[in-house]
Amino acid sequence: MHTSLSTKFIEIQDVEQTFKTAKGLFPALRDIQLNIAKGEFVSLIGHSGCGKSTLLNLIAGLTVPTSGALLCANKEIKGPGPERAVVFQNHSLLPWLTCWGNVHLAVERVFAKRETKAQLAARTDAALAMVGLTHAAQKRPGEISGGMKQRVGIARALSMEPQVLLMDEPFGALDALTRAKLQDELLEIVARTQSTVVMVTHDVDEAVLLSDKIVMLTNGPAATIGEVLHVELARPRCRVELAEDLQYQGYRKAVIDFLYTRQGHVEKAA
Ligand SMILES: Nc1ncnc2c1ncn2[C@@H]1O[C@H](COP(=O)(O)OP(=O)(O)OP(=O)(O)O)[C@@H](O)[C@H]1O
Repeated sequence: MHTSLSTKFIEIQDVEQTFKTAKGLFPALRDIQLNIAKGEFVSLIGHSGCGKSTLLNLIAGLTVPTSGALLCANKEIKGPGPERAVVFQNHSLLPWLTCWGNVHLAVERVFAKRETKAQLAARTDAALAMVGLTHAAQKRPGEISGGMKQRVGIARALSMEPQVLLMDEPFGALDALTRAKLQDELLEIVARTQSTVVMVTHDVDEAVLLSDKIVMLTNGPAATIGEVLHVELARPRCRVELAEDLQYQGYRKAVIDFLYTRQGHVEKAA
């Protein structure tokens, strides 16, 4: 593990999460230790039900840990905040607002106190332009495709200028081609904005293509971090070139070995 200060933008220390259920206490996560550097792209991967979303929700501040601590920029994470924007799999847009309106709502929440109406509108326009959706600004979610909805979700998150972008299987519900296109767009956006990203995924290729670090979780209950893989492929990354790259294939194999050999079978991964 690295030791310099910059590697500790998000700190997860001795985190344990136990849920109260009708059948008693359920230990979801135990002994989670993880540092994430500013500007780092981290994927959380593991079999279905191991606790990936639980860990992401803890970083988002949507849940509090049973024990241990989470810090962002040296401050304890005590609840959700605009510096940690979340993109969910099902894009969670408000159906009665246009794409523009959905993004603008987030912009207002963060910047309304300090900026003029024109500045807020410019921010909204810029976020939609960043994901290539200027042409669909006045459409409602029901009038656009799944991939476009997911782009609006990403625009909404980015419009808040978050320090951290948290993504829970952001491309999970999309067809393979749309998914690839959005992954490439995300690579470009993250390179431009230097965002810190934590992304939950089931997809081995997605994890290797996008990440600096792949955090592999063991199977639950009481899941923990089994292994952290540092992906040192040069950026910008091109999926077509990487398909034949031996280093890429090595990373891919390491994740597959972890998931299928060391953590056994489970239906949903890769
Ligand atoms: N609020 C809750 N109450 C009780 N149990 C919960 C709660 N949230 C999650 N769990 C349990 O904790 C475990 C981890 O769930 P989580 O959703 O984090 O897994 P996951 O790795 O994200 O799964 P998937 O890949 O299928 O989305 C599961 O067994 C789940 O049933």
